[in-house]
Amino acid sequence: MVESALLPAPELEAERAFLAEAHAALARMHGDVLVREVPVIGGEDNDERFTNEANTRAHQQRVLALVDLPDVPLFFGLLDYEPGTIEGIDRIHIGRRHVHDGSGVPLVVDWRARVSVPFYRATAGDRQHVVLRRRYGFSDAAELTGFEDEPLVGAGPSDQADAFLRAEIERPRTGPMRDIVATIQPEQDDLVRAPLHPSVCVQGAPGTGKTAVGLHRVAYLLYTERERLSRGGVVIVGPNRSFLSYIRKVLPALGEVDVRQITIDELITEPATASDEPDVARLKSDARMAVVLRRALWSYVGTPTDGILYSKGSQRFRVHDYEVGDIVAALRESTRYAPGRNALAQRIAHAVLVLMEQRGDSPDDRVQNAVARSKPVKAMLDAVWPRVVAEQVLHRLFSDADFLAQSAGDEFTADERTALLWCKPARSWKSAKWSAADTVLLDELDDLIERRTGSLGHLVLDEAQDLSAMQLRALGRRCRTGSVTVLGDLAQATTPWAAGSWDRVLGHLEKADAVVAELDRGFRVPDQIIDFAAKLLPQIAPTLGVPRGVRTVADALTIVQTDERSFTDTLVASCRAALAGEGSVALVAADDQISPLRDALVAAGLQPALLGAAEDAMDTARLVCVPATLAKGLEFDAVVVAEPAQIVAAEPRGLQRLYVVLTRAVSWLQIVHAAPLPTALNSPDTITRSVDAQ
Ligand SMILES: Nc1ncnc2c1ncn2[C@@H]1O[C@H](COP(=O)(O)OP(=O)(O)OP(=O)(O)O)[C@@H](O)[C@H]1O
Repeated sequence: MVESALLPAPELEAERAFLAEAHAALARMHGDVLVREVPVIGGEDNDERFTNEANTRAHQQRVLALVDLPDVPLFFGLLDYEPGTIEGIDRIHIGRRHVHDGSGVPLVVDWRARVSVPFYRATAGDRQHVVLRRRYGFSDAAELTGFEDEPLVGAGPSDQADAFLRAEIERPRTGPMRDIVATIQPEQDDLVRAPLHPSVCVQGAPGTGKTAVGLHRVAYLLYTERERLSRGGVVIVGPNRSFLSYIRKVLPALGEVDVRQITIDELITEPATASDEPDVARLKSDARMAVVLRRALWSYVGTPTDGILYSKGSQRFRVHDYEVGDIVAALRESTRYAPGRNALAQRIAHAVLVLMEQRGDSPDDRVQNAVARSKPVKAMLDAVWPRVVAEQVLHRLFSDADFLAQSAGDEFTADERTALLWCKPARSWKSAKWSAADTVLLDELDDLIERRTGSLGHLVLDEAQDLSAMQLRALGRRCRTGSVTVLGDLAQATTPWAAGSWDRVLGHLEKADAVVAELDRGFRVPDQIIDFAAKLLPQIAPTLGVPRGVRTVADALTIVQTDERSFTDTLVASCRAALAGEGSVALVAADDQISPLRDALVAAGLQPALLGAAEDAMDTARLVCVPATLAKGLEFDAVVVAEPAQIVAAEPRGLQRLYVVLTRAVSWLQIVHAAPLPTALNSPDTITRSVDAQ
């Protein structure tokens, strides 16, 4: 970035004056909306109440969307177009949202508008009518400090964009994730601006910008399809609350304040009241469970052994058992459980009405309803198609070995069925306790009993590689007619129940028509660190290619070997060294090691926060202690990793976990170990530098 001292002062002053004008205009827009009266329709019926509530909500959102955030610059770029390209305007400032003056003339154009696209796409070879691109630099307090011009006319290839990108990536981090709107790369822009349908699935190595792309895509879709999406809403599902806290400010900075960001547990499940061993959780998360649940539920429907005798006055009408049997068989094939039960009552009643008509009566709908609700029909329903709730079916399945065997058929082996059975079943389904995996099964049963209505407009699944088949089915059900953005990295799949391939993931979501794309430029992690972490890939994801870095950083990776006695002191020294630089610092260790290590840091006079204990730990402290299982999706300028072997040993997919942990650093990674490194990392050619005990 050209500093202000080097710039022609009048031009910088003019830009600053323009920025002030834009701020004033935004304040006026905000004020106008604030005082605008929300129309209220008189009357108290549901429609009117709904409309009034919707209007109030829309008004509140508009007010929020126009708040001028103090640390978010109002614009970040400028394009000079060839005269006449856009009617009446040759120059546009591009920003996070639209700002116009009192007479409606645009001062800042939204980055999502069509005319902003060349900011991301134009090159000297393909100018797209642009003659000059300007990029601005701002201080942390959003003060305009300088700008840099890139003429596209008569220019050769420029590396200015790369320098700007690098500066942006390496700008020290404080607190939550920030947007990348000033530097979205062309391959990312393709995904951000892809249409709402079909769904999109992005495989990408660590730090390729998947989360950033997903969030900017949501902002883009809300811009282009706001009305369509406002009906069903947009939801972002992330792996845990710490991650959601980390990403929470990106969309509001882009002017989008009405997107729910939640974990899968919050979206799908009742709070779990029990837990499963990993092997059992894996079985319960398997797609075979869908088949078993379907069989279990429908086994409640039986074959009638008697017909129905309906009396009206002195007349008797008989519907034979085989006739009821035919109705039951047809309904089983075509309905869900609860509506099927209602339909059975109606069809039996209809058969009675036919008999009445044959005897010369002319019964109407009221008679049909009376028959459907009559005692003999109710008795038939209770015998042949009883009312059931999901909990009742699942309780029986996990308590009754015969019922499980009969429902499982060939789907599960005898050993697997034994594992699924509860050791101490609750007396009744009402007192049963449910694990997180159980609640997903209950969700499936609920939908088999009665179709879930409504569909989200758009659903973003981040870290989707970790989701199970049954979770994906539950998510797909919530977005039947909407579209999905699936983001993930198969090499970072750490759950034992991970679905495996993107084809499978999309199949479970019922979005098999999704476009699958790959991002392979790693923006976060310097080359040396990517190359080091990628040594694990042949073991954890042999089919994936090695990601490409976009930068090398001097001394990015250090491996410090020490002994048990001086291990803690060495770690403290590493954290101190990391804190000597700028930006955020993390100490990452196996979950059961992190608290004692944090105590050691506190005893040494450092002031770390513990991630997980407080959701906003990353906002409040420069040094954060991160349990390895919470590291996914996060990043820090400097990272100290304690004892990789323990991270690996802590769980079945420990190598995948280590891969995640090793790829969190933007500029500096130090690995401190007393135990040998995992074999793949330990080969002589992989270690760039080794330092003996300090
Ligand atoms: N175009 C870009 N301009 C500037 N920074 C970028 C760009 N793309 C990605 N980054 C930065 O790279 C980092 C990684 O991005 P992000 O977290 O979206 O990656 P990811 O692929 O989701 O990573 P992971 O798989 O580790 O979760 C972030 O700091 C992000 O801001």
